[in-house]
Amino acid sequence: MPVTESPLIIALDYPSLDAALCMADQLDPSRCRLKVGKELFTRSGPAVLEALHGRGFEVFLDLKFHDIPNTVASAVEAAAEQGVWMVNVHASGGRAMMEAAADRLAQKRLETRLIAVTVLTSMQASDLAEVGVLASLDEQVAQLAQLAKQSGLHGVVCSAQESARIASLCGDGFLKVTPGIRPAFAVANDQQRIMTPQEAMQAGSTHLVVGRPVTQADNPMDALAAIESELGIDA
Ligand SMILES: O=c1ccn([C@@H]2O[C@H](COP(=O)(O)O)[C@@H](O)[C@H]2O)c(=O)[nH]1
Repeated sequence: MPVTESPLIIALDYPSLDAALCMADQLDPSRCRLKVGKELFTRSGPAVLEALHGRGFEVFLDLKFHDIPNTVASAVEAAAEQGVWMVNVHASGGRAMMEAAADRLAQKRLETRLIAVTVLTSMQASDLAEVGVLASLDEQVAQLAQLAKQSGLHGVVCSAQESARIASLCGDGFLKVTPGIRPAFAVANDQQRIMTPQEAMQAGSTHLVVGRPVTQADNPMDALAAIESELGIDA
């Protein structure tokens, strides 16, 4: 049985373990999952995973691995052995890299969900062109999502603006984990491809990643409750 049915994943983008736990202690594992990213993990290491698991949370370890196949497979295995619920790689690392990671989890009978980042939600079409990608942004996301599915992954990180297309190409059961979620009360910050929580769910997102609209709100618990209310979730 999952710890929570909520689609919400709160991004704990904090510079210290203490600051992250201060937020986690206001949250409830029956209401959301938590995401640990590069800043927090680089500062606090596996101790943060232990601390969050000890509090009953399911954790998405968002380190976006991108390296040669053996290195990525070993990193994904290491994450899964620490009990994380979800881990990710960059789909642009290619088929061999994604297959190696998926195969390693299967060989070791590790049940961690493995997903791939398509195109970062902070990017727009002009950013893609600048790094030499000639396809349109929508086509690039679709191409990488299909490659991730063919490589045996459970889903992708994409913008909610692409969730409906990915659902039609890869199926409803293929996970669409979408950052760039901005309730009406929040500012966009560095995100380019954004949607409100309700729009994102209607578009077919399976999970919504929310960071600053909650963690930097004057009252984070009120902000979380407002998002739950928008989604019709009883707190
Ligand atoms: O394409 C991506 C992939 C990952 N992220 C991460 O999600 C959160 C979003 O935080 P906000 O404060 O709600 O913008 C953050 O940890 C990113 O590293 C993403 O935004 N886009």
